[in-house]
Amino acid sequence: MATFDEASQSFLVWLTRSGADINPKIELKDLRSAHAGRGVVAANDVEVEELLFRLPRSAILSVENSILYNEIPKVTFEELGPWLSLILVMLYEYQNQDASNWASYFRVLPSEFNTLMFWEDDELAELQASAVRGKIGTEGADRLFVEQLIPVIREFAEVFFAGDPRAKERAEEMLQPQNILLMRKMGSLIMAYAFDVEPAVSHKEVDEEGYVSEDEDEALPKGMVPLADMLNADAERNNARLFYEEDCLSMKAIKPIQAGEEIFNDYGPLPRSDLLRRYGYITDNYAEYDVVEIPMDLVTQTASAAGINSKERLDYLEEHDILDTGYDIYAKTPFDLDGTITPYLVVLIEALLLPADEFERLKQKNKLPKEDKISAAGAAMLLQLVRARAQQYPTSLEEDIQQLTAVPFIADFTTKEGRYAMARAVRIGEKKILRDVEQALSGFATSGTASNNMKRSAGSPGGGAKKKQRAG
Ligand SMILES: C[S@@+](CC[C@H](N)C(=O)[O-])C[C@H]1O[C@@H](n2cnc3c(N)ncnc32)[C@H](O)[C@@H]1O
Repeated sequence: MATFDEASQSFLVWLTRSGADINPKIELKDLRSAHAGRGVVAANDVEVEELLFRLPRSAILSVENSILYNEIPKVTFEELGPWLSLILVMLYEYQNQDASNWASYFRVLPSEFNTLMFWEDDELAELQASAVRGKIGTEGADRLFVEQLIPVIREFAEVFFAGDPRAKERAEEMLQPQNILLMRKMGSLIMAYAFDVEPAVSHKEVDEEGYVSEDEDEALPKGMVPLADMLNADAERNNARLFYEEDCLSMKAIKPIQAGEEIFNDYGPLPRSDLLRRYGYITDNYAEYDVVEIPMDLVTQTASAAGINSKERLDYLEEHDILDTGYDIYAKTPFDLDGTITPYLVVLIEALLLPADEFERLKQKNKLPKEDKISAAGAAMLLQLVRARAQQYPTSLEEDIQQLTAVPFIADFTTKEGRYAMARAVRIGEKKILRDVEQALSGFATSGTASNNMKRSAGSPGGGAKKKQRAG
């Protein structure tokens, strides 16, 4: 078996042979001693906008680039959807071993993951009441594998396992636990490594005046982009970006990079809970994006405990697309309420609290309460909610912080202690937001109104997206 460095070298040789142009100023490095797997490092100073590498589009491991795409009906891929289709072609290419164009690439991709899907129950329990525990999605993914993916492999067994007289049996064997695990791993690779690949020719429509319509909801196909995905990420130290051109993809420096510095991508404004779920590591640089979720159930429980009959109001809010399973409150340093509370939560609370005649009046006009002002009663209810939410975590913020001084953060993400430490950092981040909101609201709840001037475009009832946009 090839060593770690040999696998890196053969990967680079394969990539160059596939038409990639790699700047000799960069190196693919073994960063395992820093618990960061492989990473890309500058061997010499790099100038801003300098090309780091350029890849032909044909090197991307995507649905369309796989041989399988031409071997089975296109409608099968359409029915599977982009995520399962990419898993299907990755399984196909992976089981083809050396016959696959991407064999050298698979050898540098990990087979073990530290993402939440692979944590033990006791490790997940350390996340306590974090909403991220409800977003791991292992059972849902397994169901899709069994109900949608494996039937396709069965139907096209002779293509999928071409040349193997055991093709049909092998398709049946896909139901075995080790193969379901393989599918989870392919899904996890996509989650942590894949890029949203902009098409060679833009599908964006240009209107009569020449303006391009920006359809934010247009989902781009995902593809595994060799080498681009060997960059680690850091919210603060991001110094490179991938540019999509017609025939190729170019990674360029967006800042001057000195010899010896690591080259970092950016995964977007992810809270540490999501960074852990998707990428299996955290750093303090993502703490500014932390969120705590107020579950919808908690809002309805609190309302009914206060004698508020919410059914009619909730139906009305549902019609206006205000209801969600939970509502984020965002971190801010130094903390103040402006812009930290999802406007939908403000609208929900205020609608629940309105006197009957005012609610009727609003309903007649087909309107909603204002999202940018929290009334004294609203602040009191929000205060009750954040206190009740904090109670859902079995330990207090103070206890967690005390523990932190006794057992410092362990940077080896892969050990149990490391996972415990990351989980603790995530829950501390969430509890800090709850404490900050509680402190900010305590005054307002008795003294008047608080403003919540979140920008309309980011997460307001009139402004499109429900929540602050997060990558992935
Ligand atoms: C897109 S890959 C980057 C390449 C990866 N290091 C490798 O060896 O394959 C993303 C994974 O790299 C690791 N990673 C990314 N950024 C990191 C960082 N700043 N510190 C530690 N690990 C990081 C995480 O395991 C993450 O799931």
